[in-house]
Amino acid sequence: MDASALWQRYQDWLYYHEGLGLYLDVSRVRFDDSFCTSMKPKFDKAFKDMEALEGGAIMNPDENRMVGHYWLRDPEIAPTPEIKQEIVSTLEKIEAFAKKVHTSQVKPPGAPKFTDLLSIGIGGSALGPQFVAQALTPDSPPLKIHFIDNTDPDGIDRVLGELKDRLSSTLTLVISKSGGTPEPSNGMKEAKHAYETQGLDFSKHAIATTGVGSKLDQLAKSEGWIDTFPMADWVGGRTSELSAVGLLPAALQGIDVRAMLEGAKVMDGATRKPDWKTNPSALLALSWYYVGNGKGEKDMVVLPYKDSLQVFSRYLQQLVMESLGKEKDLDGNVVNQGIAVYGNKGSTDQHAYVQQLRDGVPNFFATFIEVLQDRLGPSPEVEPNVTAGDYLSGFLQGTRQALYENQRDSITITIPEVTPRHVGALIALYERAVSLYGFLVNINAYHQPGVEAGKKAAATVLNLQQDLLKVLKAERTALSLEALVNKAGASENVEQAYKILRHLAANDRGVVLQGNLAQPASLTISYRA
Ligand SMILES: O=P(O)(O)OC[C@H]1O[C@H](O)[C@H](O)[C@@H](O)[C@@H]1O
Repeated sequence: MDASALWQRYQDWLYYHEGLGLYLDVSRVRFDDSFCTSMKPKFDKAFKDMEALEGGAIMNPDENRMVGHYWLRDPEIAPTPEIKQEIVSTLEKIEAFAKKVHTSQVKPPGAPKFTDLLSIGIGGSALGPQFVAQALTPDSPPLKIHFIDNTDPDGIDRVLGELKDRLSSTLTLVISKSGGTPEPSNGMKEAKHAYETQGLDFSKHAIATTGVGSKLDQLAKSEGWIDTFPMADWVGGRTSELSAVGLLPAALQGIDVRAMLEGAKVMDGATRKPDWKTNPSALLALSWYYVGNGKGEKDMVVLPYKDSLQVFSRYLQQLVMESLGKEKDLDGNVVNQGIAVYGNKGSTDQHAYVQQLRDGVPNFFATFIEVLQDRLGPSPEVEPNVTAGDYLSGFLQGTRQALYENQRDSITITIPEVTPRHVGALIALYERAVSLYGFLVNINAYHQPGVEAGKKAAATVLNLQQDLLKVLKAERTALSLEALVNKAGASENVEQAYKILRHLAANDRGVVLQGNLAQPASLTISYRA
């Protein structure tokens, strides 16, 4: 296509939302009119399905749940007065609580006010708060946020080490919808231990966001934590940023949560339209379908050209991959659906892997996120008439063009600035694109059976560890690996057993391995208390 035809295509397909000042450009995705026409029946059905979803139908059949994240920013459309009330009162409670913390009406026993916030959660209970914190935390937040999002002891030490001198004024927020996920539970126990080591009462520093009646909810109530905030059954983890999961930490950091909700509501208004040409989420879903042939054949590379949006790529990774990555469709056929997502930020990544994007295996499409405002206030010139922001803008355009010249498709989203309103809008834009795409390819985008399989397997490993330790502690002499696994009734799991023992030995847990480490089967194992 020559330059003038491309310019025409750009204008023909450009979506602009006036209220948000948001542009979506899909002109560099090479679908044609006949493809669009062929997709119409699928979209008509997807729009109907969306209507049912927003109306409160059970759209997560495996878990027998409604899918209600769209109600969070517009409680008026909630399917029952009880749900509407739940949304309204939770938001009010969050705002009132944040105010009390900011004005020291809620304060730690041994310090005049809370200065830091330690957020403990994983997956959907971490990525949204991390994304929003990086994008929107003001320069001098009322509380400085820190995250424990793993069960890595060394990682936990780093975070707790940073907080060591301010633990007495640190508020800890444990976020877990199920209230039983091992990683946040371990993080909470380690944090509690750190408080107790300093003679501090953890319960007077702790709050929780969790499902009502969950294990965590019961613990928080029985230990008399400062407060608990509910997470509804009808909100999935990866779509929970605009529930208490994301709003509470945001409010505590002094971020305007009403503006986030408003941005999402405005975007919902635009993406609810049952016409794909004027609906930005539908344009995204259409483009994803086209590039990946409806089978996720191309990966989505997300490149925000703005440091504060760096976590957006990881946030989208969970939203898209956990939602769309499914073995079976809704009719039970094996389809192995999904779209792989990765990315970091531009222009940084141009000096890392963009070489392959331009010249290597063409198994991706790019999504550029552009922010028009470089910074608040004027910029110095790095060369005559050129600022650092001009470079960033030029690099984005240049990469988009270079990719297109080599038949690599790209989408560009442009927002005027990174504000709570725009972050809310971006979240809503992608949430609905994922919903629509899920309907287009006929999968349940709201469950995650594969994750459960991994969790079950991990539980088996930990049980085996207990069995091995029991045998070793009862034995007086060293055992061969084979004898040990036989005694533990785990002869089928010798490799797992070996790896457990190697890990215990490396951490001074009493297990001693002797023999040739290069030949695991030759090892003898003993236990020293
Ligand atoms: O909030 P939680 O119940 O602790 O869950 C945290 C995360 O873990 C799970 O394994 C799921 O795959 C995620 O969707 C979820 O967000």
